[in-house]
Amino acid sequence: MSATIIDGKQLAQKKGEMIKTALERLKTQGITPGLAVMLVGEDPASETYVRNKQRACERMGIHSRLIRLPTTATEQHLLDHVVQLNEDPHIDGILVQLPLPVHISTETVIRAISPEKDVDCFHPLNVGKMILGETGFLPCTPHGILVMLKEIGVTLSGKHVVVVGRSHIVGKPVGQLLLNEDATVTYCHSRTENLSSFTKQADILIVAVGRANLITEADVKEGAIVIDVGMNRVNNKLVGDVEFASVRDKAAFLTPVPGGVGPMTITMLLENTVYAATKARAVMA
Ligand SMILES: Nc1nc2c(c(=O)[nH]1)N[C@@H](CN(C=O)c1ccc(C(=O)N[C@@H](CCC(=O)O)C(=O)O)cc1)CN2
Repeated sequence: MSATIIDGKQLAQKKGEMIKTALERLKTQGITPGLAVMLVGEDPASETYVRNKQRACERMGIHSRLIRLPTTATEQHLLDHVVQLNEDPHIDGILVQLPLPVHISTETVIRAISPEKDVDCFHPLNVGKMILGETGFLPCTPHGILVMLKEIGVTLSGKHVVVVGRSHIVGKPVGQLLLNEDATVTYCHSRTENLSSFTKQADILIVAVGRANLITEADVKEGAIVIDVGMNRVNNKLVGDVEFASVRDKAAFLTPVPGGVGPMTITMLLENTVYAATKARAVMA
């Protein structure tokens, strides 16, 4: 078997067209959504992601504002900016690029963001609503994965999803989103014993741990759907957590790295920003 490769770039573009239509409708009502991105320090990967977010906003006609702070910025300095942005009527969405320097508490900063502007869906209130299946923001990367799975037409109800990784950004929330779709979800992580015995059971395997080529064809069931969220630099090349070449021959569907889940993350962020503006300004998108 040779897996069908799920093209995240193409799907992100398709979703982007739908977002553009919603934005054009908002524009006829005199509304330009605004996104504020806060970047602390000079982590090169974060710089790239933030730049890509800004470019995506520019392409779509979303107003974007970058707040750059030095690595030495204090937590209070960051919190002062968040308070200002919470009150700014031109800003509908606020995100703090992660990771933050170790002297700043990520939890404290995220809790300070107004839940109505929390376009990353990291605030505990929005995480709670997501778990309960209530209408609201959905976290960007997990939502992107859900959109990909729906795009390939897989029935999620009753499927065994195995999530490898339990991060707050991807692992935990993606399992919850799929549980809400009536999938049977198993979480594995760094302390899981005999990982392969779990991954081999997966109808849908989602890997988000940040260990290059952790999953090989020996860990995958024939015909499984494999979603690779890993992003690892090996010899200056970007590779996922899944050994692409071998798993390709066993899986039915596989996401590449780069060009898989990554591009969906930014598209779902734009969707959340449009949603925030629509709600805040009580209009129809
Ligand atoms: N506040 C947040 N911080 C972080 C998030 C997040 O969703 N919110 N996620 C990641 C980083 N991230 C977005 O911020 C992100 C990562 C990767 C991509 C992407 O498109 N990757 C490309 C490859 C890019 C490259 O060449 O380096 C791909 O996979 O094709 C987009 C967004 C952590 N922090």
